Amino acid sequence: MRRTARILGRSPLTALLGYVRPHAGSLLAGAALMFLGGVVTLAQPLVVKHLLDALTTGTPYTRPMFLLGGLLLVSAVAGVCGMYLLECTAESVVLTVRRRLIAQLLRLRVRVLDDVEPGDLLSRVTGDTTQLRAATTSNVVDLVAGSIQLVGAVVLMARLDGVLLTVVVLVLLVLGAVLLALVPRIRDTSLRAQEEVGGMGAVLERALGALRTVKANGAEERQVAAVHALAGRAWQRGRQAAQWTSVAGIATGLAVQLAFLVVLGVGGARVAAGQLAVSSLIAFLLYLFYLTGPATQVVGSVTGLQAGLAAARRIEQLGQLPAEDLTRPAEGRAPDDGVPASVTFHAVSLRHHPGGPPILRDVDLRIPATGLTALVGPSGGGKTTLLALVERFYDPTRGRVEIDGRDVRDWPLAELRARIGYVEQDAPVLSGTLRDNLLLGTAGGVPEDWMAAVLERTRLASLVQRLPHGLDTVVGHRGAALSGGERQRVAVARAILRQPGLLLLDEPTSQLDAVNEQALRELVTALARTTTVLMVAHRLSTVIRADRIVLVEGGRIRAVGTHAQLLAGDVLYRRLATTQLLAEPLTVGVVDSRSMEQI
Ligand SMILES: Nc1ncnc2c1ncn2[C@@H]1O[C@H](COP(=O)(O)OP(=O)(O)OP(=O)(O)O)[C@@H](O)[C@H]1O
Repeated sequence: MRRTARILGRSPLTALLGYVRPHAGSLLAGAALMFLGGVVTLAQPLVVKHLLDALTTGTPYTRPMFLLGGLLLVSAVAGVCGMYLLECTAESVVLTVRRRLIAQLLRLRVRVLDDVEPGDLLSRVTGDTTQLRAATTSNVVDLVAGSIQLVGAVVLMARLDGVLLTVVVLVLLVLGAVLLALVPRIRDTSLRAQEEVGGMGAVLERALGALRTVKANGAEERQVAAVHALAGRAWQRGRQAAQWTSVAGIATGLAVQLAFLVVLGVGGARVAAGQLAVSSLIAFLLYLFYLTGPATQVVGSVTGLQAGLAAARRIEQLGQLPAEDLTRPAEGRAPDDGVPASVTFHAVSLRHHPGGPPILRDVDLRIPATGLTALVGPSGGGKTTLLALVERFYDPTRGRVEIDGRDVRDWPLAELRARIGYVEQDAPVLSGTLRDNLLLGTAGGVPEDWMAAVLERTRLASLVQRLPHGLDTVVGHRGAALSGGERQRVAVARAILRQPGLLLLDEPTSQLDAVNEQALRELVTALARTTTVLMVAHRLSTVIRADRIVLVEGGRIRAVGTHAQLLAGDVLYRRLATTQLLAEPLTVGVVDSRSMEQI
């Protein structure tokens, strides 16, 4: 993603402003309070000067004293309220951006997700959005308020003594030049640091996803080393960013100290020469002291904004990735829901990447409505890819796929997918309860008797009885409470509950024992009387009963026919059927029933 993604739309700065716009009201209110606090603080040295003059001349001093107390109170209250409003606004900005990104993530095209690391995408939603917190609120407000206070202090200092002011302005100009040189460095290192964190998240996510494989292979050390290396690189980048940020911070501190010393020296000389009153010098020094806050604020916000801009750049990159249009049809339920669908592949070819190997080549295939079609063939032949084209996870490079005579690209995507029940190879279970998982594809729920019938037919009823809270048992992160075979049956039940016109099953029996496999086979055979079923299959028992068998080899359709026809007419099919490639399920044993050749 780092290499491939381009910034197509807004610049990071425009993006930052865009994130803030919906929250402009509360941001302005917070800023106004902070500003009020700052202005009141600025007035304090003048009141102190009056107080000192009153004390030295013996005139009444209670008024300036109360005024000073009032100013302190107002600045404190305004500061606290302003800060609270800004923090709340910051959280709202982060929430809005996160929601937008999450919606975008789950709508991304499958092809995009083939090319980018999910861990990196996650770090953009979690880490990078957090960076926006300060950048879109306190940094902006600090920059504006700090600058106004700086200018205000300079104007008030000018009223006190022009010579001393010249000294201060010269020092501030040097500081500004230093900062101008540092800002691009801070921005670049911040971006790289955030990219490294994204890369680290990606590797870690992969390792955690395959934790059992990692452990079984004793590869913990190697994986830890790999993630450590990436964490080290992130640290290195972070350290570089911190280095430039601290240089900016130190430069600010030094500049203010320097100005303080010079003002003290020059001011002292001017007092001795009778050109300046002591109270004016003290007020001037107080302004200089108060200047430290705004100056640090401005520098801190400029450096903080760089991290925010880097985060905005990464967030915008994600926002630019192609997503699917999942607008639902107005009536919600397509009128032909449940009606069996026909599927046709017309001269379909597919390459995943330009110049890459062809995955499918000139596939012509017509699958009529209703009936069971089995896709068989050697591993890597393109069977799963054929199903993926029907679901429009990918579009063909050439040719077209039609459902009921209509190009799948012409269907509204949500309507197309509502017609289809799909069981993928890994049969994943999402977090939530078993009921949530079963009803994933049926937004309005299903009648209880239909649910009970499907549970019975997929042999899940006994599982539901065993679970402590029945259907409402939380099946946990990645369905850890369910076995592989149970997950597969949940996936099949989920697809059937939708009453689809077309059922796509990708090896739905690979993890089932003989009893469950037979039950599912009978269920599929029964469903195929009223639904079109397209099933990737490896077991002879399933294939034998199919209405038609499609033999896929090397991205082409090698032959189509019944078991008897293919057995008689195709040498590869005969070999598949007579060797272990199409094997009967094992009742006992830990080895997957697919043959070694296939694995
Ligand atoms: N996203 C992808 N990018 C590039 N190549 C891919 C991608 N997905 C699959 N392939 C390649 O496409 C070919 C066909 O894969 P596919 O999964 O369709 O085969 P299959 O016949 O279903 O195999 P199996 O029986 O092992 O599941 C394989 O060579 C695979 O490496």
